[in-house]
Amino acid sequence: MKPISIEVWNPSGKYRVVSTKSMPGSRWIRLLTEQDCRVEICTETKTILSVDDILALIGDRCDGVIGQLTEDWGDVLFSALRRAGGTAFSNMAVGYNNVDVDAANKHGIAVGNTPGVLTETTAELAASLSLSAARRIVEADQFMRAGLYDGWLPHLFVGNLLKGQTVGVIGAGRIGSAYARMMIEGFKMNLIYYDLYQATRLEKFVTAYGEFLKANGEQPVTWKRASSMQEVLSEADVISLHPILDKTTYHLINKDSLALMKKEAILVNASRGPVIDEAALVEHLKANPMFRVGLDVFEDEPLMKPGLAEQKNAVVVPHIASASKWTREGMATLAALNVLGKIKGYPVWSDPNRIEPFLDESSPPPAASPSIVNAKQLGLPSSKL
Ligand SMILES: NC(=O)C1=CN([C@@H]2O[C@H](COP(=O)(O)OP(=O)(O)OC[C@H]3O[C@@H](n4cnc5c(N)ncnc54)[C@H](O)[C@@H]3O)[C@@H](O)[C@H]2O)C=CC1
Ligand SMILES: O=C(O)C(=O)CO
Repeated sequence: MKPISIEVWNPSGKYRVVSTKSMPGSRWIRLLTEQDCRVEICTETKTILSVDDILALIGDRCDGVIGQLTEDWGDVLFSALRRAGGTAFSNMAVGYNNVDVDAANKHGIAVGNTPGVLTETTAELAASLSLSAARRIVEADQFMRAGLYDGWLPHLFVGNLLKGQTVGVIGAGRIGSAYARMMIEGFKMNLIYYDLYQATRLEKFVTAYGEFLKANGEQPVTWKRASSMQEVLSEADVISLHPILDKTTYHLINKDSLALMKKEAILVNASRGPVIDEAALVEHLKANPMFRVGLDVFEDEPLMKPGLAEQKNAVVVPHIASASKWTREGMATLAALNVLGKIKGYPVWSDPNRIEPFLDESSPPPAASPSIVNAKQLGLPSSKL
């Protein structure tokens, strides 16, 4: 196996923890080295590591690995990690569709993720894409830079007004709910959402905000929980996708579902690329020039389906929804603490929706793993803190 380049922190540490990528901030490194970990960070320049690259990083002895959503964590890697004496893996991401959790269970490896710390940052990017698509910001920017602006015109880059329109959210979990609140409070949009579960806190927020507006003599905002995704698609003016990616959400948006949407609707995706059948989307964008889309994620990432890049009615950004400094440093911290907690035999934090104590830099983090998705399957104890 060819050697792979690494940077080492605290070479004499007892536990060997590997990070497949350099991650923002230094707190995560400090938290590990202070607890007797030797931290090895892969410094290879290529963006996506192969399974063979990661096998080389795991080597003969490794206690835990912090990995990335671009990596294929299945039976090959989890069995190698187990053979190397490891018991802990954490994605530096909240989504873990790149991880075969059954394989991890089989080898007794804890799988961590990083919920919460990226909720607002990701929702803000979805809101940015919604606005960029509605007001044609990217097209207008390109027009200016091309020197084409020769004076104000009544028809120049006319887009959509959001106020009073309906925002549709598919997957009203942490990020979907945060996005909905931004669009409702910011632009006084009405809400329609579809989720397998009732978003009670979100409903209460919209009701209370509607009452506040009414008391101030303004049109109140409203909410509706749709009984099918189709209802959201046909009623909403702006639709944002925020479900997890699994078998039930693969190609949730396809030729048939696109046909249900309004001709001038806006579709935003900051969840996972395969939630949309991207080839069908390209055809829909070509046939419906007033339909607009804002995409952070792509079906064959890092590639775009042929034809997408040429569509003026598409705003595309490279999977940057969680890319704020605070969030990325926090994700690194949570991922490191997931691995550390398992190595040290700490319990698992009882509420992965309440991870703030791990992010407070003024005090040491709780002695727990912030979020282990297979804690129950592995029978790991839950923190009483
Ligand atoms: N673009 C990016 O950089 C980022 C993308 N993400 C993606 O966003 C996803 C959601 O993250 P969170 O909101 O923190 O997760 P969450 O678990 O709080 O929310 C997911 C929601 O999707 C719902 N859901 C599941 N299956 C569904 C279905 N078939 N139809 C409708 N709703 C369904 C769940 O009930 C849940 O409410 C992550 O799994 C990840 O893939 C997350 C962060 C950043
Ligand atoms: O956390 C995730 O799931 C991402 O996509 C990157 O933030």
